[in-house]
Amino acid sequence: MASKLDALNRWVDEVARLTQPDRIHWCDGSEAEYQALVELMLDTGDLSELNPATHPNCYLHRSNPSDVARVEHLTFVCSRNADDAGPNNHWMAPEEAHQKIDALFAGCMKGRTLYVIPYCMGPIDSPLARCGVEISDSPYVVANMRIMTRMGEAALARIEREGSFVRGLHSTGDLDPAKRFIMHFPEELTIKSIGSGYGGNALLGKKCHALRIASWQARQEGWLAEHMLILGLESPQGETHYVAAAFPSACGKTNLAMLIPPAAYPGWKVWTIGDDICWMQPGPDGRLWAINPEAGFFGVAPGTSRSTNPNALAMLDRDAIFTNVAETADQQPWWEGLPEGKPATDWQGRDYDPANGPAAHPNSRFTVSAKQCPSWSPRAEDPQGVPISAIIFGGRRESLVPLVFEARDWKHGVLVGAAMGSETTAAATGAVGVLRRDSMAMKPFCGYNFADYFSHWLSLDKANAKLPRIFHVNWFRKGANGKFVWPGFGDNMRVLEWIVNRCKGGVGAVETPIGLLPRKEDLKLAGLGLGEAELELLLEVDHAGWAREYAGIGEYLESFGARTPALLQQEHARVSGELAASLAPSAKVAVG
Ligand SMILES: Nc1nc2c(ncn2[C@@H]2O[C@H](COP(=O)(O)OP(=O)(O)OP(=O)(O)O)[C@@H](O)[C@H]2O)c(=O)[nH]1
Ligand SMILES: O=C([O-])CC(=O)C(=O)O
Ligand SMILES: [Mn+2]
Repeated sequence: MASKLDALNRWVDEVARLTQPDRIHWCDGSEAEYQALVELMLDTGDLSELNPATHPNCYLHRSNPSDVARVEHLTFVCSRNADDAGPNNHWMAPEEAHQKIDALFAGCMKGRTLYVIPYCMGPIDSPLARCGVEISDSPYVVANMRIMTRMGEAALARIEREGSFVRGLHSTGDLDPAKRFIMHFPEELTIKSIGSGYGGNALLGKKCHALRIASWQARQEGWLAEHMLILGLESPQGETHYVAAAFPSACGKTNLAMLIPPAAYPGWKVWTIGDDICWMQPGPDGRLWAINPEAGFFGVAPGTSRSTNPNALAMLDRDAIFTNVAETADQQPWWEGLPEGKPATDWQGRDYDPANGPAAHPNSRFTVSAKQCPSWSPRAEDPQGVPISAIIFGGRRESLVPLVFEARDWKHGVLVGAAMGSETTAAATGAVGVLRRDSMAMKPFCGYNFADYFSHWLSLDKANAKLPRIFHVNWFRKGANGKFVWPGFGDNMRVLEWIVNRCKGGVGAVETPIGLLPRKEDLKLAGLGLGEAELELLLEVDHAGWAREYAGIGEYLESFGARTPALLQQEHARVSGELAASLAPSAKVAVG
């Protein structure tokens, strides 16, 4: 009898013929399988054991030093039509891409095991969840996929029921940057990745499937696949509002998702639903309902401490994999920003010497099951997801951009998201600290033309829709001394409270051309030690600076050509016009 797994079996055979592995292993996702993989990696040196007394079942992986981050210049969207990938993606024709990458896959698994990794993105019984199968020759990838997704038998059973799945083929190849590609074929629901073992390049369920391929599917099917955390904010009265927030890589998603409210907020609680990816769909009630497709966290280690993110630290003392962190003399994991302990060995395994740079790689990471997070929400397993009250955009902006503002309405909010700019970080290879446009924090992850993506966002604004309000935040404003003005981390609660109060209609706001800002009296600032001048800076709207910013945003929107939605252009013209009017000599006094 024909089985819905025939296509999967045929594909595995086909890949095996091309890559010529010594063995094929179908992953069941069991604990025994995980332990066997760990043993294997301890033998090969892919992992080393951390101190079992302080960190039971925790392991350190040191990657090849040339393979420590996502590689955007080697990441391609291979749609049939180049315009469908858009200027926001690198594009290659599908035939050429297949040919190029298949040549690298030929014979690449000789002497290795081919692992078949069935996985489900999202709660296993959720109608919003989607399945995929990754084929990889990396035991490190298998171990990480088991933590990051619902991997193994249950996923395979769902694939057998549904018949459809995203195909991901991965090999570490010879880890040669000159023979490295991450290619996406959205029309074929296929991903091919070779030459890297690093997270975003190799754990194909994450950025490749759950963002690049899923965003393409989401557009066709009327939903959203976004680079967003999801949290629930519960008041002392037991009322919970769910918020999704898009910040670029290494700009604070994991930290905000696990926030612990400061002492000024007795009885408040933040629940974590997700820290990186959010799939949202309009429900019958017109609201957007969201799930986290992932089951674990692949978080940035540096800067994570008991004072900045106690929830993260609490989940990292057992059952975790650390990649490219440093080690103390007694084999505990260490990174910059951790006040306890000191590094003996750096991320490359050398004796620590400050002359060699940071002890932990700036993009060193931990992988851990979400279940270990003390703030993990029971609603994270809800197959229907959670209803979203607010969407927050944000980036790293050392100047100009205020602490928080609200968009006037949905189309203004889409413009605010499209216009987002952020200074680059170590999460991708290349220069750090360079300001670039990163629409909705999706620049590296949108699997299709940004102009069509903006249209898709605008199209959600239907008659019966009850869409979330849209906000923009910036935790990274710097003062004249070069230091961050806003304390950030737990104190971001003060901004979240204002956002939820706005959603409830409980507080007013100050109207400006760029959006609605908090009145000082509506922000709970007691105990922060912020001076009046600092607060002024955080809430300042520099009209001339914003007029220049909007001129840049205009050029950016133009760069997508005729596909740019007219509605977005009109909205841009409206805000630019208001800024210009406010700068006219007669208006200057009124703006102040
Ligand atoms: N100053 C300041 N730094 C922050 C804040 N939140 C996070 N950070 C720092 O920013 C870095 C990245 O934070 P994460 O929360 O890991 O960022 P992320 O968006 O989850 O990053 P990816 O996992 O790469 O997508 C860490 O070094 C944090 O310590 C904040 O509110 N203020
Ligand atoms: O995808 C990765 O490799 C890690 C990550 O979360 C990001 O870079 O946003
Ligand atoms: Mn993160």
